[in-house]
Amino acid sequence: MSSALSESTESPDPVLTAERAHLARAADCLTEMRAAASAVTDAGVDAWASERLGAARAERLRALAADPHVPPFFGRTDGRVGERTETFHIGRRHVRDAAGDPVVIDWRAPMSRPFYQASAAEPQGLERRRRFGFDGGELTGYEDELLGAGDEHESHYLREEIERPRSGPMRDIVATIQPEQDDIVRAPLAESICVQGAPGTGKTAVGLHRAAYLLYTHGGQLSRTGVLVVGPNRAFLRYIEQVLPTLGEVDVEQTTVAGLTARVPVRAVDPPQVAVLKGDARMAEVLRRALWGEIAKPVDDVQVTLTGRRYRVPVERLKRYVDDLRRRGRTDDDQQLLHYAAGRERLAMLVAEDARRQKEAAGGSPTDAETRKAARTPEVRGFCDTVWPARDAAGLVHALLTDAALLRRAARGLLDDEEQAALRWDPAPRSVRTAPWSESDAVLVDEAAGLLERTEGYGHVVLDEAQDLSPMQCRAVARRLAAGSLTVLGDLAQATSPWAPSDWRETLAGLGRPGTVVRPLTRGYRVPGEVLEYANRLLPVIAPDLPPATAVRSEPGSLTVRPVSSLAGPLADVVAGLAAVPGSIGVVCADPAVGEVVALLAAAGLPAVALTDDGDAAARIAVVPATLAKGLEFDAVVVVDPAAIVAAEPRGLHRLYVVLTRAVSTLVVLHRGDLPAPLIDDREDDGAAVGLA
Ligand SMILES: Nc1ncnc2c1ncn2[C@@H]1O[C@H](COP(=O)(O)OP(=O)(O)OP(=O)(O)O)[C@@H](O)[C@H]1O
Repeated sequence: MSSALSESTESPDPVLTAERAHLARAADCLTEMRAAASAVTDAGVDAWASERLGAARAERLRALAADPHVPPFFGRTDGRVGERTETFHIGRRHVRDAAGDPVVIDWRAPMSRPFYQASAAEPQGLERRRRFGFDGGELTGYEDELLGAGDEHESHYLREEIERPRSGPMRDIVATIQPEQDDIVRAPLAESICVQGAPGTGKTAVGLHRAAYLLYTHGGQLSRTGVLVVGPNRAFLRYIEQVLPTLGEVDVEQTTVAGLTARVPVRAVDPPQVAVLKGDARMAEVLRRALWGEIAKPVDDVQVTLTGRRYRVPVERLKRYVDDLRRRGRTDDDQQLLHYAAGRERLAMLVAEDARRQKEAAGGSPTDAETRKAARTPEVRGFCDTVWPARDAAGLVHALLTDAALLRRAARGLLDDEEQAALRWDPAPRSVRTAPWSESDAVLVDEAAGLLERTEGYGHVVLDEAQDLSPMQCRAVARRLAAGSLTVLGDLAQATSPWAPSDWRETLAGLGRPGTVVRPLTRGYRVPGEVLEYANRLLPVIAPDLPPATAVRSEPGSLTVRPVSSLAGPLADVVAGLAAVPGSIGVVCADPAVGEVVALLAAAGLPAVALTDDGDAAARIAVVPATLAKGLEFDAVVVVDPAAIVAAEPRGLHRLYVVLTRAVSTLVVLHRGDLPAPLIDDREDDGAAVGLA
């Protein structure tokens, strides 16, 4: 290996000098590209560009491209092509010179792939892989692997990148994507993938980079259909929301399942067993029956007025029309599938067309417009209102949860009496507007909306923390997929919801992609080995079938487990000590303890702020309710009273596993009572702080 990890002051390294010159050239070319783009803008194309991109987004793209702290490249490959060596500098976006020749290659381009994948065993044509180190925007060092000569080693920059203190939202990993991650990032668009990944293996990062890769590679197709990223809560979205924009992708919708299904105002929380029931896939069939099962049999002929004359459509034919349409509401063939609202329109047209045929048989020739007008006459509308009544999604769910007879008809053979009773609102709300809608109800309303009308689908959906989704939530995501593909990310060991699956098949079937291959990720980048080993003690109890993660880093001293008799002094001391060095700090406790912990820190003069799910960014010292910790990470984590976290909910040990795996550099566990059984260590002495190395 040859490298200059930091520059010596005496003799400037000629490699560094040359690379800095290339950096300066790339920066100049970028400036020219921007100037050319704004010249085009000045020439009046801006209206078009702004209309296409949205003025704010176009502005944001320009600002990002101009960020001096984002160097134009981070790596380089030298490969042999015949007699000559071909060199590519790899960066976040393509940079070309005035003649149009490439100066930097986009990391997503096929030519960049060997940078991520080549090894000494399979150099993929590379003689050398070079990685660069930066301080701010300045190039300060590099390291080389001479792959052709068998030299391959773990990058020093990987560790440096992981350990760089966090001060805000999640960063991209584009300079250090690892081969097993790159395989997933660059999988073909048509391929749906499920990643079962242990904590900190980079699932979220991989999912976001995959979205960016797909948008680059299939821009035309995906710009029409769009890419959707779904995360567990708004605090998480706030944490990840800058990653795609820094990769130049400002056009990806990022939301939660609650955001996708926000058709009614959520103001109530269901007891767990009711939430489980409402999230059960049987509810889809109950809703379908409640809607389609209430279509009535025609009992009389209908008189249709067409161009001033009246035609009688006999009841037998009306029955056939209704039956045919109902069948099309059941079909598995997506092309043939008829939604309820469209069925209603279609029925009116079938009746009007019957009259038209009668008129044609009598020698008339009514136009399409006249036929459509006949379908809107009061007689035909009245017939449809009786037989195929107009419905709205919230109204349907409201009816189902308040009308015992309707529920009984729809749930026959599916839900027993007890389950039906558990579903019903008691007392029954007077109107849709005042109903105590819960998150699970909102998902039911969304399902009903999907029965009424076709839901707009995306070309690709990245679904994070998918292990927590109920079958009905899975269906809500599946509806948004249409013909698109899916990247499912999750960890069964971190499943905390009451419907948590024990394997991925259930979730993947619910998502409409039962054949999806599950790919494991087990190399943990976030959590130091000492901390991961400690958390992994929970695995035999919470997920005995999953292989434990292995950490890529070891950091002796990163774990401290400390029994305390009272929290106040030790907590303030620990947090003050951690706050003395740069980096983010998360103090995680059981949800009900957040107030106490904030108050204790405030009393010690430490500016801690409780993290909430309103989407606000975490403060430097964030007090994190255990239920919001998922997906987040902090340089240092203090876990307060793990036993209380476990006791707070049925899957409390899974929650504790999430909480114990949030730290990048330091984990301190403070416990007033006993530790949960799997964590009790023979080496721990009463009253003493113990670092478990
Ligand atoms: N190849 C990489 N290079 C640099 N950092 C990486 C790499 N892979 C992952 N990381 C870092 O490791 C941390 C964990 O990544 P991420 O949050 O994507 O993991 P995860 O599998 O989603 O974790 P969890 O399931 O615990 O929430 C992040 O800080 C991420 O930037």
